[in-house]
Amino acid sequence: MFSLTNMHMHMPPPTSIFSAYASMTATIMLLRTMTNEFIPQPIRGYLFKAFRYFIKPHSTDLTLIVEESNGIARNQVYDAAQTYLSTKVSPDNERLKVSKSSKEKKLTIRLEKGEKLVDSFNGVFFKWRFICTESDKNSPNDNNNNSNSTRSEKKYFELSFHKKHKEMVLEYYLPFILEKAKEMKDEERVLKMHTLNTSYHHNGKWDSINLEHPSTFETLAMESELKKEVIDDLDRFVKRKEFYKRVGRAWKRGYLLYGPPGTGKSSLIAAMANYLKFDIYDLQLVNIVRDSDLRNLLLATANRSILVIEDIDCTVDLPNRRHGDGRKQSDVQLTLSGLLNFIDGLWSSCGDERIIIFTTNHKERLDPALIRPGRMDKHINMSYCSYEGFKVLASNYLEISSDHHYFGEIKGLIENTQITPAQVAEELMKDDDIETTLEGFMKLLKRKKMEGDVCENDTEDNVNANGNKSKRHKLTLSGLLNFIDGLWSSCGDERIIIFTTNHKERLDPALIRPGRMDKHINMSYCSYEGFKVLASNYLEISSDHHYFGEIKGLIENTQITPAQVAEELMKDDDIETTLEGFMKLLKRKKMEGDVCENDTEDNVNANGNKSKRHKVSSCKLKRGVGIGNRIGAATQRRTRSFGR
Ligand SMILES: Nc1ncnc2c1ncn2[C@@H]1O[C@H](COP(=O)(O)OP(=O)(O)OP(=O)(O)O)[C@@H](O)[C@H]1O
Repeated sequence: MFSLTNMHMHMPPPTSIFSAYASMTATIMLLRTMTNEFIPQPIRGYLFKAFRYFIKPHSTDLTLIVEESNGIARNQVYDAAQTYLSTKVSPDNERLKVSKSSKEKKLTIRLEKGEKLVDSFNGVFFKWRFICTESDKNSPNDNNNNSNSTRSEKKYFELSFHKKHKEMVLEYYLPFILEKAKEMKDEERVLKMHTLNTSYHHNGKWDSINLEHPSTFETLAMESELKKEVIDDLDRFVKRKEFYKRVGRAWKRGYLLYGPPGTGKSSLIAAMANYLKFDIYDLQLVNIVRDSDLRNLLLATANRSILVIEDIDCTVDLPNRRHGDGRKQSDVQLTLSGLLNFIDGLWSSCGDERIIIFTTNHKERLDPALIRPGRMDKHINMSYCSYEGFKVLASNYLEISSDHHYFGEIKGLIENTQITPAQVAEELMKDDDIETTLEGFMKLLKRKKMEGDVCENDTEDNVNANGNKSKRHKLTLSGLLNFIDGLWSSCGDERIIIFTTNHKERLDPALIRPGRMDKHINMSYCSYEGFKVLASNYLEISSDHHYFGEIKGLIENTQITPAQVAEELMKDDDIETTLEGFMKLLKRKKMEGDVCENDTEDNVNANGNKSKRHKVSSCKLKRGVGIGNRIGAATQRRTRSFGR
């Protein structure tokens, strides 16, 4: 048995313990003095560190520090981790930050400082911790040692895991987070449409607005093969960063979309932007005067964007390099070669992932230099609606996902008719009832077939007074159309646009095609019914009047406008007198055969040439220079100078 008595028997006496302790302390003191004397300070520090390393218990974990910035630039891993981890918050988290800016679609959730979470990847668990430390930083200008200090925040993530996973984290986990965060950002990304603000004197700037065009590849009526080809081409393009670098080419791709109006060129551009999540820059060349302005604008475009030049054949009068057009080169400040040089050179070498799209209704009119491969790499023919295209539209507009008993007949009809998707879409919107709509559509197809309506958009160039083709205008029809179809309608909802004209027959068909002017309303002369409404408004005659029978007979044979009727009904306070005066006017008009005070016959001018100008009518005077006149003027200019 072990006992206290035994212990006492074996214990050394206290005097020996004290003497042993004293000699050990003296030895340590001696060693320390010797070390300090003979070993220099840096070597001593190193030896201590090594000693500590050997005696410290070894951790199996590795911690990576992911700081917010690496000096000047932001750390992409940090940003990606922040985005990625916002989807990994767990019920264990106690404090989170939530925010939303006007541009964001959803709420953003972030970790608050000190919060931790666990993520798993390939069956391995990773611990994340968000750290934010604040420190006082003295201002560099503070020479007087004042307490002029700014508070600075240092934010970083700590990522801890078992050391054996180091390679996997660096090679797979972090790249996965970068990729995932990019996808998430793309999804949330609000696309922008940039357009020229020309209010700056001769020096346009980009203005941007949210692009909310609903067109996607699913909603596009296009041959599925062509659709797939375009999608594959885009996919290949965005994945080929290394390829473009290797072959020494700028990472850009050019597309030429050509085809008649209403075949979906603008819709395809919007679908491409939505698919790639690229912003659109809508470059209206008519608004640019000099090459230098063009250069500045192109340099101000961002990466991952689509530069669009619509109606390249008619938006600008670039001197033709092949034939020359009689003008001195010095007269023209914006040149085709300038455009081409910027696109090929400066612009594409200053950025990545650029797409440029030209659209035209007349590919054959383009300078081959403009559309040669390398510039316009892919030419896409947007053509008339096929049966396949019709089925996409029937599914979009009528929600017919399978077959319909009319489809067989429609197939036969549509394959022999040149009808644009815009016309088909318009027809499919006409009624809520599917049967009625399809019957109406078949009637239209039959009518078109009978009429041999090849194309509603006659596109001959017109020749101006000097016999020269002229295309350069400040306000162009194509500019107007592009604006209406593009920017204006894709950046807002529930918009109605109304054009008015006295001469529908003079309008360019491109302007009033379905999809643009969906409903054409003929405001005609005053009928008897119209007269009764005016009589009620102006004379307060709600029921019949004994003169009404005679007026009915007269008005139905006279071309009198509601404005003229109203004018007449205001002439006297006495109803009888007024109506008698009105009947006299009707009789006079009938006798004179006064068809209309806005005579629309072509007049012959002093030179014996036909002129489309008319005497200024009262109605035009009243209207002044409002939007109707501007549209009329734009249209007239366009029909004179170029067509689509
Ligand atoms: N291929 C298509 N698929 C789906 N919808 C289409 C297609 N083509 C035209 N549309 C419909 O017609 C409207 C006009 O089409 P879009 O503006 O894309 O034609 P466009 O070829 O660009 O015409 P333009 O040459 O006159 O500018 C669109 O808003 C869309 O609703």
